[in-house]
Amino acid sequence: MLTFKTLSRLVQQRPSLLWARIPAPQLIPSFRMSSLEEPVRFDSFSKLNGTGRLSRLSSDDSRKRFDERNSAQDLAGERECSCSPMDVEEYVVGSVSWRKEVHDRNGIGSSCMRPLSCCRSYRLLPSGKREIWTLPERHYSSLREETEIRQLTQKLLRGTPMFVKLVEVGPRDGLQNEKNTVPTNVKIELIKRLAASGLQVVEATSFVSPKWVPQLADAKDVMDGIKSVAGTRLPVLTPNLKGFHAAIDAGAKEVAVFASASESFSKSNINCTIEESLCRYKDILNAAKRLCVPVRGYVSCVVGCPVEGPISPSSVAYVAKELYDMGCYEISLGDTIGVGTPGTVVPMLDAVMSVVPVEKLAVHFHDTYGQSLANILVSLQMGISIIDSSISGLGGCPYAKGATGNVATEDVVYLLNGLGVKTNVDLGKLLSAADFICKHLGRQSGSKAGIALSRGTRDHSKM
Ligand SMILES: CC(C)(COP(=O)([O-])OP(=O)([O-])OC[C@H]1O[C@@H](n2cnc3c(N)ncnc32)[C@H](O)[C@@H]1OP(=O)([O-])[O-])[C@@H](O)C(=O)NCCC(=O)NCCSC(=O)C[C@@](C)(O)CC(=O)[O-]
Repeated sequence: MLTFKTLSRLVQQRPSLLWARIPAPQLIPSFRMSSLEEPVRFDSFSKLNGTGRLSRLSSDDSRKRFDERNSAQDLAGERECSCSPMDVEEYVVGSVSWRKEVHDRNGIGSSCMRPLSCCRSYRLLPSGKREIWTLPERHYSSLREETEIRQLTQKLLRGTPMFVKLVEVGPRDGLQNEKNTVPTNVKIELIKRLAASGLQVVEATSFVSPKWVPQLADAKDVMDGIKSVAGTRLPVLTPNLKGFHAAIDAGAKEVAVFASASESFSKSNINCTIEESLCRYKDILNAAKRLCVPVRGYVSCVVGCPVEGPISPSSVAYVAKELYDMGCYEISLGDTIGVGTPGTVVPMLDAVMSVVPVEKLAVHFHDTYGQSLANILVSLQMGISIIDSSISGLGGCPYAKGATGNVATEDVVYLLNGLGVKTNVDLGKLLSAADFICKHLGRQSGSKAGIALSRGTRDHSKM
């Protein structure tokens, strides 16, 4: 019986077996991200063992299966086996059955191993020999029972929550960067449609300086227009006490403060240092406590800053903890310029989770490099159950040049539906809200799922 220990020893002798499919990190000597061209890689955080953190993320079981599969595929799948086996032995390693075949290659004995539950096919190599390809025997049906999907998700993505709270930021983060003024009545209608889709939280607007963000200068009127919306929380952004009082006067029941993990971004976004912003937010929190107003805290630039480049996870953890300790009920971690990949998001979350309870954390990904859904998936695996998103992927920060919109709410709902994770959001109603705002803005939706579903491919793909 070949044990996992034996396989591990093999891997220790040849570590390349384990990470054969993971490209070796290339060290980037110095970082400059103003061009937004390079993703921040976890190997740029010298003090972090990113690989170790990633392996901690996977459950022991799945890690073990991953190791088994990789080492075995390296032994079997990538060898050229051009002859029938002389000898066959079968083993069970963990939950996987393996078959060891001993071949005679040009008079030299060699062995290869493969999982038994694999479809086997061959590819003809230029040398005339055959290469074994193994494919796991799975049935990709989208018509599985919900419980079956749920069980599969739990098995493969252990830690994934049963329910995810979506925080829709389209009317605020989505619209704040629009060049042309969006009429107040359009904003109001959008908020109403989003609320009608079942979203629990829709961030409505910002009480910031109209000189800094002219698009949201109508915050008071927007709040007036959504007074009748019931059953949905409608928080607003407030950068200082002036904004807080204006928001409360306009009827806001919940506010959000927004700090940054990058000193430069703090300066360019709210015209003060990180410490100064934390002092301002303490004042807001104190005022909010007196009025029993819940306050959400944002940390932006949690992976990278357009000026400073990579931001260390410890800086993010520091600001997140400060906001949490001063009384923010939830901390949203924003990859403002969308440079994060799972390789950088995992160590960042790991650092923040060591100082703020995971159930109090939200993730807020911009999709500049198309990494949002991958980042959301690893965040779910790490136990995050609150996700910010923006209808049709609208958005961008006026003070983060080059950054595009947030991850599209439709794409997130589609992903979560596929994983059997509940959101209580009606995708059809969400699509109608998306259609409404996209028609108004005169542009196509930034949501891939939204575009596909609106084209009616749902029936064709039987999804
Ligand atoms: C913070 C300030 C006000 C400082 O701006 P400042 O110029 O330093 O402020 P000030 O105190 O010197 O005041 C200047 C003027 O603004 C007025 N003012 C002052 N405060 C307010 C207020 N609350 N509401 C309305 N007016 C205000 C104030 O009354 C004065 O008016 P004036 O006398 O010149 O006529 C400014 O920098 C600002 O408004 N910044 C907000 C910028 C913003 O909204 N950026 C986008 C947020 S998105 C984000 O941060 C990221 C996030 C949250 O989405 C997460 C992610 O994506 O990662």
